[in-house]
Amino acid sequence: MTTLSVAGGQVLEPDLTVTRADVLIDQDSGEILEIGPDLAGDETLDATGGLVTPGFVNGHTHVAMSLLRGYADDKPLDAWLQEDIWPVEAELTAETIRAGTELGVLEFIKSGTTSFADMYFFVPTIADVVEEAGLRARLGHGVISVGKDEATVHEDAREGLQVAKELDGMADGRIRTAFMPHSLTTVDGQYLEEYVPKARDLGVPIHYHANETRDEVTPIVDEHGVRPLVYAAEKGMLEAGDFIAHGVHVDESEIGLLAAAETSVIHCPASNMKLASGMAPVQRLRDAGVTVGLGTDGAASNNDLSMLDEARDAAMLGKLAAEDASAVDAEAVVELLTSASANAIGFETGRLEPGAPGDLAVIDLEAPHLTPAHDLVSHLTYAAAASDVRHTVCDGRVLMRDREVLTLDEDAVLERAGEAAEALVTRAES
Ligand SMILES: CSC[C@H]1O[C@@H](n2cnc3c(O)ncnc32)[C@H](O)[C@@H]1O
Ligand SMILES: [Zn+2]
Repeated sequence: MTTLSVAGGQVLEPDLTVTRADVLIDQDSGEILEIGPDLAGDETLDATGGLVTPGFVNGHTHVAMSLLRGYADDKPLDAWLQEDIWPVEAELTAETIRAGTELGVLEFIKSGTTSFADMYFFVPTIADVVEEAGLRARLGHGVISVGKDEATVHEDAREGLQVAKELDGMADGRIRTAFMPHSLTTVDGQYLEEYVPKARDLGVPIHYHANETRDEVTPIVDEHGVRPLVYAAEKGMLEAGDFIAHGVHVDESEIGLLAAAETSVIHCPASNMKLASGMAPVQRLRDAGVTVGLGTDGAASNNDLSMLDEARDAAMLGKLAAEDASAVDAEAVVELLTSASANAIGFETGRLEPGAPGDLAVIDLEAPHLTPAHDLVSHLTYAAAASDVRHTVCDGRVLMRDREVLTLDEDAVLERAGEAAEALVTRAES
């Protein structure tokens, strides 16, 4: 057995207390063996002066959209997708996706994110990059029917199933999959009825955008006479282990449905603010027993992939939505950032304890904006930044040591991403 000791730091325990301890990880199984004083390993990662936290879990993103960061800002969702994003995405190639995914996962590693859920295109390419970079991910092919003929939609949905079946368990089990229809308004009901049961046969969860904007709720109510999540339940898309992105415009009955079904919500506060989609009722969802995770959404609607930024946004927006300064407090946000997000996307990560996956980040506390250290949970939520992450470890493997990313060539990734983004936009605009 080869072991890694993350030594000398303060460890964030699952009950959110902080203890001075080392973390010993079995690098063969990737699991945490022990947390306690003076644990020597074959390899040591110096965490002195740092907070050892579970690796952050980004519950909803489109990682390759990193190439569209800053391409189209300051528009609402529908106009943004239809006028800017979808025309460019029509020009994506596997090579573009590789460059965008490398850029996105580089940002993840540098900001302490070790696992994520992703809905996009060219998923086998995304999976290859995730495997090489050493991260953990739940991946799915985004299925859309609007604007497509019937044969093309069937092809798209079959690709969704194929990806869910064939990539599940890749990268020594670090890659899991889901069936991912884009949303309740962009995939016609007939396709949901045909393909959701097939996804159930594969045993994978269903993930989709839901109740993101008011404009997404109204057509479902008008056309089907029920709230979107009632419609989702009718289509078999509201079951334990499923997770929706956004859940901004949910009423009390839908919150009850989510809780009863054990379907989780991934809150994406930055995207919701930037697209002016609305304020998700995070405190009410949590009070009702719904598991709420946290996600960045894509970099084109954020415009970064830092989960620490997202944490601060979640706290601020959660208070504003509830008109209550005690709502979505620091402890709640750290859960969203770690264990709750992991639970939502069906991973065992997000907690540091023996037997859990060895996924962690070390946050450097020796900085003016993190001084004094009255409360490290408060610091994680309100004050820490991506640039404070010193080391990142996933599955017991060191992905970043002293801010040097070991699994990707940072300069080459940046160069390829710049070139790919420029070529993509040129293709789309010519
Ligand atoms: C079919 S793959 C995923 C699809 O979703 C688009 N997208 C990015 N951000 C959002 C969002 O906030 N709501 C809905 N759809 C979004 C992305 O551009 C891809 O086309
Ligand atoms: Zn999204």
